[in-house]
Amino acid sequence: MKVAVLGAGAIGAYVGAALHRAGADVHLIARGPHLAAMRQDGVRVLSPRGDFTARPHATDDPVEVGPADYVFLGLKANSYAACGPLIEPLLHGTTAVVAAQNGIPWWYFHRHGGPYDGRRLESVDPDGAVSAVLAPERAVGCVVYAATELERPGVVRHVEGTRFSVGEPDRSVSARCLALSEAMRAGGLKCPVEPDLRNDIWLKLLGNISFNPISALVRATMRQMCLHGGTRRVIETMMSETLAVARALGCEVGVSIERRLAGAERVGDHRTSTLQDLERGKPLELDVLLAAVVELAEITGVPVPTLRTVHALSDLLALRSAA
Ligand SMILES: NC(=O)C1=CN([C@@H]2O[C@H](COP(=O)(O)OP(=O)(O)OC[C@H]3O[C@@H](n4cnc5c(N)ncnc54)[C@H](OP(=O)(O)O)[C@@H]3O)[C@@H](O)[C@H]2O)C=CC1
Ligand SMILES: CC(C)(CO)C(=O)C(=O)O
Repeated sequence: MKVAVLGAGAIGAYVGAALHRAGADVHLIARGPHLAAMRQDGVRVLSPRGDFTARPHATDDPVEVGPADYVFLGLKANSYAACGPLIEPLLHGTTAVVAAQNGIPWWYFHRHGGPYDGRRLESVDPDGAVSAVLAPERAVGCVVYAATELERPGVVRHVEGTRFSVGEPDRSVSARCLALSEAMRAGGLKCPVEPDLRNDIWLKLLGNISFNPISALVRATMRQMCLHGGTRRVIETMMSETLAVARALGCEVGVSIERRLAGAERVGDHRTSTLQDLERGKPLELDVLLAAVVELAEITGVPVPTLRTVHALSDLLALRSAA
């Protein structure tokens, strides 16, 4: 199996290293000092499950890699629309694209069925710019429950979790999902094939839609946001509005808000990825988390006053931090 990891950062390099050590033909596409370190010393993974080093091919030139069976997309979601020249050389007729992004993916309504089938979300696929370069037919859905960070160039710290749930937009259990799952499991990861992956998308999103923007607005850790009565109530309300949108779209999240908050509190004094991006002056990946659900609320007619308020505040924050 040939796998190209486009954007082999914290999550991409981790997946690439795991697949490579199980024998897959892996090619990492990255840039800058991180690429230089991976070229020289491979990917060093530091993990509570055991440290290891893998030495897959690493490059900044997708043409050098050529067409692959799978492209694992480890770019931030706000770079998808511009990734055409990077991904084009990696595609053959049946290449599957597996995106690590949190939030609502560009393919969400592809083969969804029902009244919303085929609908495009402006917040995640503005003017169709993302689906123009990432054809929804290629998409294999993926919900990443693992957490990793780039500790320094070439060195990935695996914080917790090994689950990468995958699934087809049309809910079938396809050969391409099963083959990917087998390769991921051989690399020591969990990779269930979920017919109802959209339920997983909402489950993961409950945390990201609330903790991520609030953490950036108030510059607080997960534990601090849970322990402060005010932010805890805002987060509970955001989660409950999000659940209402999910239900309006026929999805069920089998975890209560209380359990979701207890899990988040256990993560402790972790700075969310959005807060880390803000502190590093990087673009904030909030459209696929918050703007997308506000748009879905409009489509389904679900009232989401708190999501709208936090969206307004964090949208200005994102604009100001990009300026
Ligand atoms: N890390 C995690 O625990 C989780 C991440 N995710 C999702 O996974 C995605 C990736 O996140 P994460 O791995 O943390 O982010 P990173 O920033 O660590 O990884 C993205 C990588 O892509 C590289 N990149 C960007 N543009 C190019 C380019 N033109 N050519 C080559 N390389 C490029 C970046 O390089 P540079 O740094 O130079 O920009 C970086 O190394 C996000 O959508 C995130 O939401 C989901 C769940 C968990
Ligand atoms: C820690 C967590 C779960 C916060 O929602 C996360 O996924 C992130 O930092 O992006």
